[in-house]
Amino acid sequence: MENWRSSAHRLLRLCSNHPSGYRFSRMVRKSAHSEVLCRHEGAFTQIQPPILQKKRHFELYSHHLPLRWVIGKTPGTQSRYFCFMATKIERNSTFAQLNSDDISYFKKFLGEKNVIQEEDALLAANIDWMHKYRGSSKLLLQPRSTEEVSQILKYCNSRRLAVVPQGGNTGLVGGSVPVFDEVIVNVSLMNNIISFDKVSGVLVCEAGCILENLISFLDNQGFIMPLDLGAKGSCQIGGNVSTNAGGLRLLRYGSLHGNVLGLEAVTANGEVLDMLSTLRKDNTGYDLKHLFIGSEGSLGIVTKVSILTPPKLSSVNVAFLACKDYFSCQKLLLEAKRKLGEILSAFEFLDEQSMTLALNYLEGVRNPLPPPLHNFYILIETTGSNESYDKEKLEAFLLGAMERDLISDGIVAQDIQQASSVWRIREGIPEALTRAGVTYKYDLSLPVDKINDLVKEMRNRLGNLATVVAYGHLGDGNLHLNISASQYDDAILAQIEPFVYEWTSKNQGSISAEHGLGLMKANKILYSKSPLTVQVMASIKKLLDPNGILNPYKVLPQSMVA
Ligand SMILES: O=C(O)CC[C@@H](O)C(=O)O
Ligand SMILES: [Zn+2]
Repeated sequence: MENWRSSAHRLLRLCSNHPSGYRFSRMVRKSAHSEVLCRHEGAFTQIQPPILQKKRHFELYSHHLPLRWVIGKTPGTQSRYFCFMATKIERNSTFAQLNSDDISYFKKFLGEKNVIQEEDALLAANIDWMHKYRGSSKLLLQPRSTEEVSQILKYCNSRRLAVVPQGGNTGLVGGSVPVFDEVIVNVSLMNNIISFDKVSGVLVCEAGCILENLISFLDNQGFIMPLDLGAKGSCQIGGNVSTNAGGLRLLRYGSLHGNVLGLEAVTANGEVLDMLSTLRKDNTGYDLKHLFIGSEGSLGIVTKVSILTPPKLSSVNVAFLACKDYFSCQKLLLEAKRKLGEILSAFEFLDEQSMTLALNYLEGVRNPLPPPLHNFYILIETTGSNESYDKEKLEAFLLGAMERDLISDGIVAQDIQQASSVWRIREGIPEALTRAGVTYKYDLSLPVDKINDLVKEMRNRLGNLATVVAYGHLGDGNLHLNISASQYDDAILAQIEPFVYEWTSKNQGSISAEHGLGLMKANKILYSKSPLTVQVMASIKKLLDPNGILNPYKVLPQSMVA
């Protein structure tokens, strides 16, 4: 057995070689725990994910968290390991610590029940949807109006209390949960629809409206949201706008930069920026709302949104097709754009591994196509106003594709149930992944002809270490590259990063197509943006949030804004 000192040095080496740049906290060698560790076990190489199988430990172990410590226990023994690690992210020491006067102040104007300190409620708000990121906030505030958001931020700014804005907490990059002890400001109670104008199709609502509720409200009015995504049952429009969520209809209706006509946002010092225009055209200088769309709560808290909604079209068709290779998928996309033109509303793809996951982990899901499994599946949706015209167009397109051997099999949904069960396969993959184990998630924008090259390279690099699952919005060039494994493992991560970012950058892609940068990719922004662009972004951040209290540690590298 090694003595504790040489073991500590070995751990030091292990951590400093860590691909994510973790380093051994200096405190370790001085701390009582490290002595316990070193004396007790010595074999540091065992401080690896296999010993961290228990959920309690597993949650603490993350490649992206500012890991403070890990306790491991060898299964079947009483041996305990204590390992202290630190990442490059450290709590910004200029931020104040919450005290009892702060709590009393918030209670005075928000009321007792909207100042939440109960452990269970806090736990849910501290952990993200994937259970990958976990903060340690001691306070969750639930404002009911813009004025209350303004009062909260004014106070937090003057006290230097850091804040994380939160909506449905469905983000996938750690953007909606605290990193340390930030105060969580959740806008869920601000969920009123303010107005809807049928002539212009403009909907004005508060930030906490759940996307699915907006979809049903509009459905009753004969309109639809230009945005639809798998998380619609929980995600909120304020979060959608703040992350510039993409989703399933972007191909047809474009991004939120095009559909959001105006918004209201509260800046870090509590000022209310009224940009809530409902106009299609307004060329009076800089269009500041675009700064807030996709800024992930780092510039202000979005409180109201005005959005242009298209009329509901009566004829919707969904086809689910199989392709033998990726080349056929590409050709099919080109053909769909040419032949279906303006009625094409979605062109999604999933590979065999995605289908296998959906079949294995989603209740009630079945493959509408007979075995064997195919290499790729394409989901095509058309939306139009003339049923027979749309059907004819779709049939002609499918016939042409079959003649050219672009599709090997396929079905066209005969009713709404069939259409939604096909959509369930595609939309359910993220959920299936969480049930299958742990996932390394990458949300990439790439030239369509490059997408499968990356997937193949990834499979070569990983071999049997993990399963590469590829799906996404092929029509928008958006690949969701998911690496599924039974547990997080440095050997896997070393094969993925920085390779995946370098490859994407080299091939003129973006390291975030639609999920944002959050905590996960704040330090990776330079793979997709030039240094000068990032500097300008940091200057804007400093202008609007000079104390850096809004969603700290996210979006931009800490060193540029702290
Ligand atoms: O989990 C993912 O990687 C993607 C989630 C979402 O953007 C989707 O398109 O289903
Ligand atoms: Zn997506």
